[in-house]
Amino acid sequence: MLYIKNLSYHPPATPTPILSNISLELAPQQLGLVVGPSGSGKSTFLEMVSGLAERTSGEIGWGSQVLEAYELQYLAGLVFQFPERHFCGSNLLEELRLGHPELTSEQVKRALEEVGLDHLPLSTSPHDLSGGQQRRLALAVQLIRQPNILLLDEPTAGLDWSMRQQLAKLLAKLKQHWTLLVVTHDAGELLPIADQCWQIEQGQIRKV
Ligand SMILES: Nc1ncnc2c1ncn2[C@@H]1O[C@H](COP(=O)(O)OP(=O)(O)OP(=O)(O)O)[C@@H](O)[C@H]1O
Repeated sequence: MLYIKNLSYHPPATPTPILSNISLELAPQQLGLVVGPSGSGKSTFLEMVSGLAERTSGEIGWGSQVLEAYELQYLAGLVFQFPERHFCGSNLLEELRLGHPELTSEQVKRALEEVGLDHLPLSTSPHDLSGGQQRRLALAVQLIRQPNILLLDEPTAGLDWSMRQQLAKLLAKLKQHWTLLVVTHDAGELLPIADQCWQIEQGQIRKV
């Protein structure tokens, strides 16, 4: 169970907090959806939960354990908005093994299977994939690290209708094994697969 209690983020440079007293709980194998307009604090929120940035106050925990930012980096796998812009491997095998040269071909194959890309040769360049396939690859890059929770920033942004549908279907499948926390400005296809939904506005969250 992921729990977040009174999480706030107030960098010294800003007159008001970016995130204020955010609290939520998300059970394993659930998909939590946080919906909010541009600038409401969604990406900042995921940066806190993924341990990429230090919170000002509050608790983030898994089970009964409160976790510090460096521990959250092991707990969570963050898929950035437009993750395809960050690909740097020259082929699928390289992309999936970046930073993890110990991963076996079997593990690589399993990760690709999970996201429905196992039919592609490992020598395929990530840049030759379709938009939807690139999003799937970005998910596999995180899943291969076996995180406890998968964090997704605007997973359907920039995809056409059919690719958004396919991605939502994939996330619904992944939810059978993983816990997912998704932030988006456009709930669209994601709403029907969400177990819990929150609205975020000006750094404050409320359950809907
Ligand atoms: N370290 C920081 N210092 C100052 N301002 C910050 C900092 N981090 C975030 N902000 C500001 O906080 C606000 C929320 O940003 P954030 O990127 O989290 O919003 P968002 O909901 O993800 O928006 P978008 O959907 O457009 O990406 C923005 O106005 C941003 O400039």
